Amino acid sequence: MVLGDLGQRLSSALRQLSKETVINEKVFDDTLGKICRALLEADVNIRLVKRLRENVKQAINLEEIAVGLNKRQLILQVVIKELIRLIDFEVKPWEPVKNKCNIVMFVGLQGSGKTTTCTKYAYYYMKHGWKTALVCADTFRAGAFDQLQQNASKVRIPFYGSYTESDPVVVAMNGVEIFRKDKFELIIVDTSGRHAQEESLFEEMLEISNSIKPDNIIFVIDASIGQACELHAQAFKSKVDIGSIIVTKLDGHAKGGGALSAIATTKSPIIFIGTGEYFDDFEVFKTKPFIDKLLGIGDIQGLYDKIISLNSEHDKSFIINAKDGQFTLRNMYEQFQNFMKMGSFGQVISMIPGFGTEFMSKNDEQKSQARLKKMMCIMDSMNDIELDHIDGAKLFKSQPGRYTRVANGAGVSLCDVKDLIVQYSQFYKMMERMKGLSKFGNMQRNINSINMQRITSQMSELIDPGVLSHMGGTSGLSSMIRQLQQSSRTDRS
Ligand SMILES: Nc1nc2c(ncn2[C@@H]2O[C@H](COP(=O)(O)OP(=O)(O)OP(=O)(O)O)[C@@H](O)[C@H]2O)c(=O)[nH]1
Repeated sequence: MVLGDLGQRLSSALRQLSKETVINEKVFDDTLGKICRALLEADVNIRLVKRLRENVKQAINLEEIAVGLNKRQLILQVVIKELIRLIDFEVKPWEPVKNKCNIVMFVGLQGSGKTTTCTKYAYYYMKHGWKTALVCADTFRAGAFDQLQQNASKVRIPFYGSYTESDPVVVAMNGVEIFRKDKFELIIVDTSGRHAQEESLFEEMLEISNSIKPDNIIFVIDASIGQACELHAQAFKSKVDIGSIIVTKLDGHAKGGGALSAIATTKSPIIFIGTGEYFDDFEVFKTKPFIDKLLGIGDIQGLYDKIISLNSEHDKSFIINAKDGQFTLRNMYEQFQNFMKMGSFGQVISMIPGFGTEFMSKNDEQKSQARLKKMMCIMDSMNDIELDHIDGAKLFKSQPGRYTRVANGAGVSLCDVKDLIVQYSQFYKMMERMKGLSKFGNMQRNINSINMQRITSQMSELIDPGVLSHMGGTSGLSSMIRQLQQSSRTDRS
């Protein structure tokens, strides 16, 4: 992930602090020095780094800290607060108003990911029940029309653009007019990519803005852009009224500090982040969880939300079974499908406390994905009797010929099928232990608790063994399970 290297260095500086026996001025300065160097080397503007350093120094006076207060904890809190201040300006982001016509204009540098992001944004709102439409006012780049049109048709969102009209102002106005008449609630206007030096294109951007009078202008920033981005951001900000920011390509491996500096220049809130090329690779941005994730502190609430959002009706019926201690191979298959929907393993793992964004390398990620797919492929070769048996492992053990048949069908070795059945047995035992849990306390809470334990312990089984051992094995994950349960309880109380 972009900023992954920075995250690792920041968290290693803070980890080092927790190993020191005495926290004195020298240790404090060393830690702060490491943090500042990491930020500078990630391309964060020197002015911002200097300000962060001064603020941290000012907020912490080691000699005045009362006895009994945890100095390490205090330093960590202040550093987190200052990192948050780099990108959070306590400005409430603009939000569209339901049952009204909201016009949103996208601007940004060439290739920053505007067209893709317009579609992701439209798709996000469409999925949340909004009547959305897309307008292509990029008449500059050959292919922009086709790209947005194709994107729009993939996600089934109405689209307006023109092959013949070369004036983007006219296209934007026509598109907005048509969709306004049709009572669309969110009209999204994509514009050409432009650079600070292109004065005429900047004038054109202003003209579009003046003619369609958008309710919000979103500036799209490519996270992998270097220091120069700050200048461009300033140019955009001085020309049009940027209301919010979307940072794209946060799934890449660039330094990312340039984008942080550009965000600081605009002083506009980040509303979403792009984490891949697919339309679903789009997340609502929340500063604190983002910084926590960067520092390897995790994002338990984010993980919890992700898990809960996957609770389809199907899944709920599984929970009811699980509550009674039933867990079939088909249940396991469906849970693997759910796990795949959660996004990349790396992204999920970075939400776990103690595991930074760079924890899982691309290689490890591929190995874990391959392992999961292989297990699903084995289960694809099972018949309904095997998949739906209330104790699939018992069935296989009593009829060993089934192992060979499934192995042949899936094109894997006998050992692979046996391994899968062993894993299934482990989940099965876990479910049995949960039998009767609903007798205690709040039913809903217990269901969530089961759900949490199920998915988190499955993670320990699904991740490549090499990666799992980095994580301190299954026991390393157990503290995460506890935190997830705590989070679930706090959330419900
Ligand atoms: N990995 C990754 N790629 C992205 C993301 N967002 C966009 N892209 C890719 O970035 C490239 C450029 O995206 P576009 O949407 O065409 O960019 P644009 O800003 O509209 O381009 P111009 O119109 O030339 O300014 C495409 O290959 C996209 O698939 C993201 O979040 N992650």
